Amino acid sequence: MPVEEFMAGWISGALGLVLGHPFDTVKVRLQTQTSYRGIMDCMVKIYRHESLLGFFKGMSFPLASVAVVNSVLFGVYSNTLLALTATSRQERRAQPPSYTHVFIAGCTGGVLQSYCLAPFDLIKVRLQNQTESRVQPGSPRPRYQGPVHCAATIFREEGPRGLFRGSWALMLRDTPTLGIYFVTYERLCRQYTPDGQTPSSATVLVAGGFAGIASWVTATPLDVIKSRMQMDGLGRRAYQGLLDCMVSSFRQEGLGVFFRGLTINSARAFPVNAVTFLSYEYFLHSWG
Ligand SMILES: C[N+](C)(C)CCCC[C@H](N)C(=O)O
Repeated sequence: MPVEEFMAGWISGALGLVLGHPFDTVKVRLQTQTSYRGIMDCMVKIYRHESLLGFFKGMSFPLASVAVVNSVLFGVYSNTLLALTATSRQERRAQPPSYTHVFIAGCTGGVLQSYCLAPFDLIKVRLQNQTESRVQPGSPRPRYQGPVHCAATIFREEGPRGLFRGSWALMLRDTPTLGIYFVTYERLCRQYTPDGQTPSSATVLVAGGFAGIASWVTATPLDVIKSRMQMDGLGRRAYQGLLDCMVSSFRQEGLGVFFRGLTINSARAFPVNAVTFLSYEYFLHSWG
């Protein structure tokens, strides 16, 4: 089984993650808290109250986990394509796989990565939603002191299954949308690259960026539900399950609720995925 894809997925995922984390924090806050009026208001409040550090809450853990998660995604994707089309990565430029195969391989990568991602994503969301200031002395201590403490607390208070809270929503969010992700990337690359040639860096950047946007736009409705389910373990339970969360969010806040965080998700998606794909292709290319 070719392993370069796993390695390249790992490094490229980490680079994309750091770049996108501040956007991600604003997004999670907008989706789960009602005290912000919009993107700018949220950014200003985070900065004033929690300093620049506020934007990077909950990042160390995803940084460690993106290694696993992104390498599972890209590694499984590429190896599924290999199984479906019997062409190695090097042969794929001359004999491009069909979009159906690309979609199936993307979905397969999506299912497996969402299982690895679930506990890490939960911890990230819980930490990002702590609004206590770390820099002001005398301010109340947050519930979770850090990722490890957060994991241990969830385990103690909500049981081992608590660590997988929201994982159904996460899987439903990621499976089709990662199919869309790779199909968009492949389509755009092929459209702007002469047959049989390798896409230029500019093409990879643009195709990666739009792949990220296409994937996030379609993922946002379930992203909102996922974040809410993940926060639901704290205190009194508000939702009976995924469907109940959808219905009651819709009843209380209208259709717009499913698009919360759409702008910020798209703004984050372009640079993150442009860098992810560029570095992924770069590493694979330089390793031969
Ligand atoms: C499927 N979904 C849209 C959720 C993610 C797709 C892009 C994944 C990338 N690591 C990123 O963080 O943007």
